Amino acid sequence: MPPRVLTVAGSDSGGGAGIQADLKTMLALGVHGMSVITAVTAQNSLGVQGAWELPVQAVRAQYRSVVDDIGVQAVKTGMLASAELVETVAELISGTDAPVVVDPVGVSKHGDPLLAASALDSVRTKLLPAATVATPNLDEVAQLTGVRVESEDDLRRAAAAVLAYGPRWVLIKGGHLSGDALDLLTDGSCEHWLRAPRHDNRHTHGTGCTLASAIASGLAKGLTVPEAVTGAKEYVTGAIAAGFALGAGIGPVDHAWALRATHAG
Ligand SMILES: Nc1ncnc2c1ncn2[C@@H]1O[C@H](COP(=O)(O)OP(=O)(O)O)[C@@H](O)[C@H]1O
Ligand SMILES: Cc1ncc(COP(=O)(O)O)c(N)n1
Repeated sequence: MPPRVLTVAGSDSGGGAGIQADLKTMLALGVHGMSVITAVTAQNSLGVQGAWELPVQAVRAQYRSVVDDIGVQAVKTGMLASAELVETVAELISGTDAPVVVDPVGVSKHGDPLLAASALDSVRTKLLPAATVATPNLDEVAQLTGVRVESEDDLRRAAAAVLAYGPRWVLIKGGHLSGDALDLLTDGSCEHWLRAPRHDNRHTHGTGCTLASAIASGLAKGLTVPEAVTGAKEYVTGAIAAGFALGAGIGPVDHAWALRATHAG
């Protein structure tokens, strides 16, 4: 019986990010993936052409269907679109014993908004306190805390500012800096620096979703937070290295990179 992992996120019609990235990551990492869809986007390698939120009742019903019968060993949240959906999801996940990875998705790689500005306060005060691990990128850190990260030293200040909202751990993703792809994981008492070579690859659509889902998959398998994040960083780094040019813009990472290596062998 594989561990069960639930993603609560938006659909990306292009298949590179959102629910689609989450379920592919979960399959590649050997867990049973399940989904609560919060919004549907019309999206491709060039940008987000449209987005439609689901009604709150539809989100609640999907969540209850999964949790009441099948059960979850970890939850991951992604695009939540509005204050109403952020508050609903925060309430739902506050009632679970399973670890929760919160990826506070704000804008897409193309700069298209995936969260209403009016929802930021609910993310700070309702969603982040319910997180076992929060995984903001540098734009989301700036939006949520006002801290602008321009150097590796700033990552510590950013982490402290996010931890003040109450997640147990924070992983600040330095993917948008130059130089090595350096992330900082901390719970306020210990620090883990995760460094990987930067791949000169524009096909990075879905990196954040993939990383957060890989962390949730590791937690569902019973790994500690530092172990799950270390494994997830290795998985996303391999997926970025194997990213491919789909469409005319930013292509997806390759979720199946490790499976391809196994099959080729
Ligand atoms: N070009 C790259 N080469 C290697 N790792 C990268 C690259 N871009 C991002 N990463 C890593 O991918 C993960 C996701 O980070 P990021 O792209 O900043 O998230 P998001 O998709 O939320 O913007 C992080 O571990 C980051 O360090
Ligand atoms: C539905 C959905 N969820 C999340 C992202 C963020 O992914 P990225 O930062 O790689 O664009 C996205 N583009 N679409």
